[in-house]
Amino acid sequence: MTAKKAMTIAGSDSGGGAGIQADLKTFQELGVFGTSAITAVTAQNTLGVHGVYPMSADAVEKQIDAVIQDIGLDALKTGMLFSTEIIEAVASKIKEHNITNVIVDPVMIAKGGAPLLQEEAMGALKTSLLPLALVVTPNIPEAEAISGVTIKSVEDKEKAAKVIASFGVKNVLIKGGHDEGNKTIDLLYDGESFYTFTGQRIDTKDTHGTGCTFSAAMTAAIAKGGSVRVAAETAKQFIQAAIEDGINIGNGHGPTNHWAYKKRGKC
Ligand SMILES: Nc1ncnc2c1ncn2[C@@H]1O[C@H](COP(=O)(O)OP(=O)(O)OP(=O)(O)O)[C@@H](O)[C@H]1O
Ligand SMILES: Cc1ncc(COP(=O)(O)O)c(N)n1
Repeated sequence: MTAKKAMTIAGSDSGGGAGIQADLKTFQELGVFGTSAITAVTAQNTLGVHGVYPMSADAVEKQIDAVIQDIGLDALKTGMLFSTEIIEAVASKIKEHNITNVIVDPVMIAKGGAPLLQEEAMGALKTSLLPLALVVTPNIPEAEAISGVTIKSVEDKEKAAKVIASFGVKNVLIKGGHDEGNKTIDLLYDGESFYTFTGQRIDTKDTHGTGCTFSAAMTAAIAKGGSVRVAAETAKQFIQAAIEDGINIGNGHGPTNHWAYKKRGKC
């Protein structure tokens, strides 16, 4: 049989809830073969980040080349990229290999507050990576940091999405996990129209890695040939199931349940 392939370029989370680990589990659950390039090793559990050990830009480039030269890919996502050097290395590989299905999750700060992107790397994210992306999936604080727009309403999300699109990214999906109220409203802007994907907010502390899981689910759906809108719908259902069927691991912000979606017979 043949398989669709997705690659994640992200940090390792030893606790298994976010980063590379969340991405690969999500790819697997959605029936896509997953490969990876690790940008940093984090010593991390549900209570927080205890250490960050970045890889060299050269090591990241070699991992990307090794995968592409032999295995190939149908879609690629980025997560924690940590530094300007790593962002520039990833951007130059995307260009060199002419990759168009690029999903950028602009990971900045871990749930517990640890920085996963150096402050000075924000410029490279905006000017080198966003113009190469098919989709960018910021949460509300990330969308505020990229756009400079304070977000308190759906209208604010629309305004921020337009500013983010002006950096050259084709689709902007602002996630609503940080919304106030009992709904989570994810907003997609494709350069012309706005689409919303609304979920019931689940009252739980176990939301570690929701953003990674969401963008990985979008990446898998795009690798399988889905449109960005179909991918957003799939990702919303995947994360809703994963949070709803929580698995209660660890003493802090626990991971979500990556196998809940398949267990519900969704794929
Ligand atoms: N408590 C919740 N109940 C239902 N859906 C949620 C909840 N929290 C987040 N989501 C959904 O999960 C997805 C990820 O959104 P979120 O804004 O949490 O990303 P994030 O902050 O980048 O996540 P993380 O930093 O934990 O990886 C979105 O579809 C969002 O609507
Ligand atoms: C390696 C890595 N990548 C991403 C996140 C973001 O996830 P969260 O905001 O849930 O901490 C993380 N904690 N660790």
